[in-house]
Amino acid sequence: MSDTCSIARPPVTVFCGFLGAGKTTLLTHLLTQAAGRKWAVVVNDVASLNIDVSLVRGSEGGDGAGSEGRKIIDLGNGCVCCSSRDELGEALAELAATGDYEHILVETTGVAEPRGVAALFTQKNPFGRSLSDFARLSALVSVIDAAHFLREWRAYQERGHREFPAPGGTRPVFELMLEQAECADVLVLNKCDLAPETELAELEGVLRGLNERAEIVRAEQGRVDEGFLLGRRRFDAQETLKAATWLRTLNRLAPAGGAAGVAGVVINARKAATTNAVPEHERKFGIRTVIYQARRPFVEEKLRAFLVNEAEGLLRAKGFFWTRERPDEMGFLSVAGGVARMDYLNYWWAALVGSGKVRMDERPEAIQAVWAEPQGDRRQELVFIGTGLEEGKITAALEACLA
Ligand SMILES: Nc1nc2c(ncn2[C@@H]2O[C@H](COP(=O)(O)OP(=O)(O)OP(=O)(O)O)[C@@H](O)[C@H]2O)c(=O)[nH]1
Repeated sequence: MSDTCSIARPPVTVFCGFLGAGKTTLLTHLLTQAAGRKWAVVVNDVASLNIDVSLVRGSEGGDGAGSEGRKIIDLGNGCVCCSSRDELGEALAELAATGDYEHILVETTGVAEPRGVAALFTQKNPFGRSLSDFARLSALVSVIDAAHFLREWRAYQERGHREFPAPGGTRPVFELMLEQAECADVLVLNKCDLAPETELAELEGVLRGLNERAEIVRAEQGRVDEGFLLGRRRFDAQETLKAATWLRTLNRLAPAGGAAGVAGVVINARKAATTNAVPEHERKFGIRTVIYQARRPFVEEKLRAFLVNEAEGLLRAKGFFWTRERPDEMGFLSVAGGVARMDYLNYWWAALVGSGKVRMDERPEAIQAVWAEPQGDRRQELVFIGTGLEEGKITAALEACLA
């Protein structure tokens, strides 16, 4: 790739959103407002037949190459946040190098994770380069199919119990939909014509509960004003990537649990992580955040049974856990509506110290801050977000799961 230092870095707005949410419709609508503007559009599709490109080009009324100073690039087969990342890099570098474009719009595949796309801009590759050498990420926009989102959320409520997908299977659709809402600067609530006002208001409350920072805009047929969407930079590596309520909540937890050092439940207080003001989404729609912290291991089967049958109204749960059965491994919990996943992806530092693999003085500061003898960093730290969650009930049920 050429030397990029002298090249102006054009802003890039990235459109994510689940399959069929209306990304292409939104993009084609934006292009109708592009008279006299110098935009380039990069379209990425998982299917080998790139239908979206033809649709976007169709909206241009030509072959899309250079009409009114605009250019449309087809990234072809593969997803930008995984297999096609280099192609996106090359496309952006090439577009930036021309100096011709004032804004670049990227439509990702429906299965792209916004966090993964943002990482292309924020993290350097082994050669010390990132997409931000060529362009500036202006905003992550997630397009949400209002009706589909509500259907997915209700499907589990009607089923009345939660499921665990088979290990190694495909990722639950709803989990991806939640992640696309959690890591975004703007949420476009599309297909509002298909849902009544009461449901739209409920959905806005749910989305606020997941991501308080994002701006929410309603749309039909992707009709959003280009000035609103593209007019200012919203992406902030710190703020956007940490916008998810569960992550903000975990990050805000003081290392008080570490200081206590006693067996059993240390604290269960949303007051520890939030201000006294009750957020609007909680007041209006009953979306609540409950934190659970403890310094004793769970019995895995009990935790699993809790997740299957209890915590009615639970929309999202994330965090890490410690079990009696696998005491050395750090467990990660992810609940998205009716699907729960419990994975062990890492070791506790206490286990590594105990086995002599690392020394006490090698523990990072963050781990030292939560360290408490005799458990070390082993602990429960879980965030639950949902409608009508009763903190006392959740706490009592989880305490009953402890060994
Ligand atoms: N009723 C209704 N249909 C819409 C709306 N927006 C888009 N659609 C339709 O929804 C379907 C999917 O829209 P697309 O814009 O292709 O969605 P996408 O997110 O680009 O889809 P993928 O590329 O498959 O991920 C199309 O048939 C659109 O015409 C809307 O606001 N209301």
